[in-house]
Amino acid sequence: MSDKTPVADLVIDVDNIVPGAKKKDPIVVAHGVSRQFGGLTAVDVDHLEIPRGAITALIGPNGAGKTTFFNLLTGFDKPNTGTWNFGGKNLAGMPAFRVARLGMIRTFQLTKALGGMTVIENMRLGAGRQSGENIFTAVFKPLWRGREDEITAKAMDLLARFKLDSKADDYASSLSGGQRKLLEMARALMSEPELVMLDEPMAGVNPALTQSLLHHILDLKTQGMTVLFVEHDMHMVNEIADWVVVMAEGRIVAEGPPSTVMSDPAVIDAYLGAHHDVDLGTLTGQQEIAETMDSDLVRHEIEEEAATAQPNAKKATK
Ligand SMILES: Nc1ncnc2c1ncn2[C@@H]1O[C@H](COP(=O)(O)OP(=O)(O)OP(=O)(O)O)[C@@H](O)[C@H]1O
Repeated sequence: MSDKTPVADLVIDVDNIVPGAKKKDPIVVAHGVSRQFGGLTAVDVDHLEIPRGAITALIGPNGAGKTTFFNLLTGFDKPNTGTWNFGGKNLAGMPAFRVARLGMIRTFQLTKALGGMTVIENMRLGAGRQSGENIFTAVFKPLWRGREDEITAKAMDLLARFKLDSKADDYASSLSGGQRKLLEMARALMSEPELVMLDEPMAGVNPALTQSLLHHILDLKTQGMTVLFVEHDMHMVNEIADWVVVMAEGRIVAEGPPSTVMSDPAVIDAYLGAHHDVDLGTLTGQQEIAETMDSDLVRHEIEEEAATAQPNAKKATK
């Protein structure tokens, strides 16, 4: 389905791919990053490099530390130790909004679309601070009017790409779980990021939208962006990832191209624990995906999706 980036284009030493392997052109380099919660070490990453211009999947069992690691890299949490840089810029200690401004944008496991705002309003938020919010420029409306029109045009363009343009004036709360994932991804693109980090983009997404989401992620790479995503759906990982990083108990335990990593017995052990009867490459459908992830979350999102797909959700025009 996708044009995978050859391994030789990603790593320096193709014959010695170990956790922490040096990349030819890393966009993120993390070193000695750890995070403790009380007595629990949630993240303990010795060294990790994320290749630029490729799609990297971060996989691992529940509680492996994937989301915590995302939070640390993007400034939503602070580590106990460690340094990391993005495009050569040191990000340690930088707050989330500044990280985002530098071009490293993330989405969340549970979407953060603001239900009480319309789809288009959510999109405008993705463009960051707007001149109209500033008291000085607010007085000189003509100065920022053009910029506002530009933002709206860009938002409508992206919504059309994600087939959400007909819902621009609907409240975000009226969208299905899958549509909210699309909205969050579209909103992330408003600021033209270099690195897009997606936390479980497929969780709870109706199978009808799965292919569409896959294509959108592949499209990000075609447009020159780097993608790092956390995912439990191994079919998706196999299909679109150029590179896979495996976390277990806070550490990076393996990395490599999907075909190699998925058949590594150490990964199968770490990932599936006692469930050796489940084939990493043949899980299908929501039911089986739920076996390897938080099934309550999947159930909740599926129910939510059914409950929120209601007609008549247009925002009343003033
Ligand atoms: N704010 C917190 N306070 C205390 N413990 C936490 C906190 N956040 C995460 N943890 C713990 O840290 C560990 C790693 O959690 P994390 O959510 O990063 O794992 P994960 O790999 O993303 O899991 P999942 O696949 O289930 O989302 C878990 O044991 C979790 O309970």
